[in-house]
Amino acid sequence: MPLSEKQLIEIRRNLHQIPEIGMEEFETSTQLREYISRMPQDFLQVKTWKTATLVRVQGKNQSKTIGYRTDIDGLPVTEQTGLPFASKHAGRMHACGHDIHMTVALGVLSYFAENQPACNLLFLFQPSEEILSGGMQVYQSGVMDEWMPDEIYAFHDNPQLPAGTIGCRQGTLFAGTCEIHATFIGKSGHAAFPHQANDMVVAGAAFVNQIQTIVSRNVDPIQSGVVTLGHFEAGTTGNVIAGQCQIDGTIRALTQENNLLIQKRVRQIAEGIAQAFDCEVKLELNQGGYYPVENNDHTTKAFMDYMQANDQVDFVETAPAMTGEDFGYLLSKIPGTMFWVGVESPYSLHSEFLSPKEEAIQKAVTTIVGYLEHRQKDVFTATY
Ligand SMILES: CC(=O)N[C@@H](CCC[C@H](N)C(=O)O)C(=O)O
Repeated sequence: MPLSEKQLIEIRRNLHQIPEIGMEEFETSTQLREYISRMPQDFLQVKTWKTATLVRVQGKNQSKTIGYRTDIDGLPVTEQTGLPFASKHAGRMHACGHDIHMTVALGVLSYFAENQPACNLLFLFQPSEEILSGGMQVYQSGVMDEWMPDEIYAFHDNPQLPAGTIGCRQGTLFAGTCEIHATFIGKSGHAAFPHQANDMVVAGAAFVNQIQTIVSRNVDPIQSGVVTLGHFEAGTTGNVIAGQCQIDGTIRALTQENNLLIQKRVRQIAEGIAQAFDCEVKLELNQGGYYPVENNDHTTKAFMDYMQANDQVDFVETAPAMTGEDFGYLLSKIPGTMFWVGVESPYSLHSEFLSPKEEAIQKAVTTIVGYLEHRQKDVFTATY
């Protein structure tokens, strides 16, 4: 029997308690592999790469493969939901809902493990979506090569949509991102003798302020961009001048062109601050595989047509979002579609209070199984 709603909720709660950060999902991948091993194995083949797990369901006709990806990592966030099944891992939380993503993937897989699909299905349980571009790493490792899908799908949970509602759009769904890591190095000293030191709180603060001009002065106002500096650390106490300042952040833009423009300006401003404050700067800009998430026209039309025609599905066409996703890398290699599933919460993704509604799980499983059943018929003649 495919996993029941009760079993799915139990699985989700188990996974929710053991969040691990990117490329360290050892307990999570062990649990996932255990759940997969309990399914009927007649059509299943499993491969692993580091903490990634790939499951191929052999179709009746093996000439085409549809991919379905879930991410499996958590965040370095301390959970404050007060839930009885809250994280048991100190300082780690599934604050982006990847526990929901994994559970839905297991639910869909459990259906096809018993109902042989018309074409092959590849389920990718991918590590490290939040950092280090796990999807890109899996792709580049070659482990997918012999099972390469012809098209691929994935979803992200969305607290702003009602539980189970599907959201999607043609074109760009999510921004391309780029991590900023800047270290300003000056000279520490006594608070009373600033002229003998080189204060990196002041240099860092100037960098933060200058960065605000990029979106307001350099990006075409008809387009958009975000530069968020979420981490600023300098000094130890009030009467010691800080000799070093660490600033970390992220760039978001809906086109690669704007992402590169913002990266260029961040670099110029960092160098300018170093010159102005006579200090050293070490700057790292890491885009990795966080390309803009560009939905393929053909798979997205098929997906949206199905959702709009299905009375059982609540579907909304959504605007692009500034969230990032390394699924953007996979979509740059394989045609496919990313979509949202509503989980209805007053708290945002990455909030320590996020508590997705669990009724979204069964709804999402039913909708995705329905779409994959439908799509299998067309994939043999699909053009992209
Ligand atoms: C869905 C989601 O929240 N994804 C992350 C991806 C982060 C990419 C990278 N580490 C960065 O910070 O730029 C997001 O923050 O949007």
